[in-house]
Amino acid sequence: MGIEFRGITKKYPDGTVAVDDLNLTIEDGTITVLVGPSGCGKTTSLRMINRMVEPTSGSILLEGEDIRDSDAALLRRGIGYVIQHAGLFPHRTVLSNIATVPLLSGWDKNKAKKRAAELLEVVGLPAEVGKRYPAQLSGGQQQRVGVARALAADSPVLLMDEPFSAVDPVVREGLQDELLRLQSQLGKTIVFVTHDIDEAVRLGDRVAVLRVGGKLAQYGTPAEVLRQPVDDFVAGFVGKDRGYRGLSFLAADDVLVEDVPTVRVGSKPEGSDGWRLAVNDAGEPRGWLAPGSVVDGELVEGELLAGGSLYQQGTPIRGALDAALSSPASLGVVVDADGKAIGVVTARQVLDVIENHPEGVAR
Ligand SMILES: Nc1ncnc2c1ncn2[C@@H]1O[C@H](COP(=O)(O)OP(=O)(O)OP(=O)(O)O)[C@@H](O)[C@H]1O
Repeated sequence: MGIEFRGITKKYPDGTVAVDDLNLTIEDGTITVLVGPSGCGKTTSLRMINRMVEPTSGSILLEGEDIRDSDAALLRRGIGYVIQHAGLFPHRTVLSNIATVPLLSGWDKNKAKKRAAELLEVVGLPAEVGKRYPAQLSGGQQQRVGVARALAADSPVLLMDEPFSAVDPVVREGLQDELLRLQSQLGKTIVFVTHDIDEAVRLGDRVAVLRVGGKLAQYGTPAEVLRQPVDDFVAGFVGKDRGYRGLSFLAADDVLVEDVPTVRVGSKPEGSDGWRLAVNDAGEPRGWLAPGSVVDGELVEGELLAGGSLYQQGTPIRGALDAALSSPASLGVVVDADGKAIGVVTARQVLDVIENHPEGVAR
């Protein structure tokens, strides 16, 4: 049943129509991303789910029940909510921040603190962080605390409004991975707002693209939105490299992995007129030895050409193509889950698989 928007319109008192006749069904146990340019009504739509904003017309059903039939304060407390900059209380410790909702709901202090400590672990933070104040944490850690606090509501529904936008791209990617890992364990119904299409396609089971004026432009899986944008607005929004992004949804299982000559770092390699992949004792790739290069004595890493990106078997084909394109040898190194080199792929072989794929990738 999930969350259902039925003919939802929100007109603010100054006449701004933030959301215009939105019809949308958000399925239970999925991550649904609302994405679109600034001012298209994403936050307003999200906040109508926990009644921080009341619609002008239409209704929202939560598990089949009209949310207007429930007490607004209770509803809000029962739905996890994460915002940009985490919105933590600065004068309360991390544990006390996480315990906010359980305490409001009448849990005794010890039980609430114990739950908070468990949640700290769930979001991957060490126990000692619990005693600190928000200002003593990095931006990424604060966001994790924000997620823990939202999980403390122990609700099946989690609303997330640009939760990772204020952190740098590397930390953001880590937080996204963490959210996907958590979701695979928790199976919450997550509504996630972002203006970043990459974040949307990475996290979303479904993506709702909104246009300014609060109109739903397209609703579908990330692959559908990338491969078949319904109009110029969506095509423009998902970007000119949408074909390349579409490769994130295709498995590389059919790409031919070929053997490659290897040399071991620390050994004394013979001359060769072909490319050779240098590996360490664990079999992990360390770089390349160019054709014809002569090694005087034992091979040391400093003599190697830096390798390209590595492609881990079983991950999407985008990584296989990137490995081939970024390799000085034009050979993408394929590794197993332990990081051990198992062979190489060429861009040509990857493209053959893409071209022969029945659905096409970017069409
Ligand atoms: N309280 C308010 N009163 C009047 N207009 C508002 C109010 N809140 C939002 N708006 C307007 O409603 C429209 C949608 O705003 P909303 O914040 O929902 O969009 P958004 O897609 O989340 O934007 P952003 O990505 O910039 O946060 C905007 O034009 C905004 O200026």
